[in-house]
Amino acid sequence: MPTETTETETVAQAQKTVLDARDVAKGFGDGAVLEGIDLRVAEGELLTLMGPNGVGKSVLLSCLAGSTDPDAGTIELFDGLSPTEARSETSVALQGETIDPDLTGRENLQFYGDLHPRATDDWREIADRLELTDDLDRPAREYSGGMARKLELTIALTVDAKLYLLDEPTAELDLAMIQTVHDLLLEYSGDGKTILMTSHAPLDAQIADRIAFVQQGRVVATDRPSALLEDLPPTVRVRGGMAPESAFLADRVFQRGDEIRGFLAPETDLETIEGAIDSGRNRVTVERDPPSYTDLFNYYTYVQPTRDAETMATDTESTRDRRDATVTDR
Ligand SMILES: Nc1ncnc2c1ncn2[C@@H]1O[C@H](COP(=O)(O)OP(=O)(O)OP(=O)(O)O)[C@@H](O)[C@H]1O
Repeated sequence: MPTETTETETVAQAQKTVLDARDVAKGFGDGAVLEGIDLRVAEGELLTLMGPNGVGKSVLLSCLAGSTDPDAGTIELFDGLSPTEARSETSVALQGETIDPDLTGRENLQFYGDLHPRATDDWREIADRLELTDDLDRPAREYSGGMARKLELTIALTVDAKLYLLDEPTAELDLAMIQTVHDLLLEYSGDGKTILMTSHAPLDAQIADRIAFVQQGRVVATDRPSALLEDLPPTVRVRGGMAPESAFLADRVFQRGDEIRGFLAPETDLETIEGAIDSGRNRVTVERDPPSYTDLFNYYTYVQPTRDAETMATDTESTRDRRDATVTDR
């Protein structure tokens, strides 16, 4: 079915394509992880691949980096190169797969510096900005999760590549360090570098030119963050009372501090939700609230899949009803 082309997609089409993945599938044993991934990244774009734990973001990145072979589908980088052929123009940070724990941080940097044809001396500055310099002479096995992420990122960003594939570069980092990593990535992006990173942290949405949500083995939505936010069903905030899940879209509510958030179902309104709340003596407020990136993440992770499953169940039921009616008519 032809889909409407958004403004962003039109702009992306006008730019050179750096990464083009079509119908990529990958499974392990009997379990399918990726079931038909379509993804295009334009030159100079910072695209964030988002999705919940275990959805297959790292597996996809591994396929795009040429470290894992997909079971089906095609991946083209730059002008028709396979991921393996494009290695000299690509820099990759795959979580837990890069660092040799028996080497110090510095030795790891030297090892990868010798390995990649486009390695530079920028590692000193990057390690400094990531506050890793003082730990560079410790064995990497002693590193905390956050320190390991910083070393992987330093190794990847030291390379003067055209395309960076970064697996959760902000995972396990504190807020100040996430800001530093965002600044670094925006600088690279500003210099025309193409970045594809994975994340399940809504905070990372704010630096993305586009976000692609992965769910049930496919990319289910891709657009600018602002466009995705605009397309969300109305977001509702409840304060002062327990709202029943059934009052919201897909029967899902999300607790945030002392408030409950959910999405307005088409057949309901704020008054109906208010009427369904057992408020006791509390003053209850039910109001629409501008969506946040956390709302966006919750929608594509928890609400949309339930809606899709409900639509599929309804379609199956009506097909069965039609078939039964046809049998009765005979
Ligand atoms: N080598 C492997 N053998 C078997 N299963 C694997 C292998 N690698 C990944 N998987 C499975 O593939 C699925 C997707 O894993 P993946 O690491 O890509 O998820 P993710 O989206 O990156 O999750 P997270 O956000 O937690 O990092 C998981 O169920 C995982 O157990």
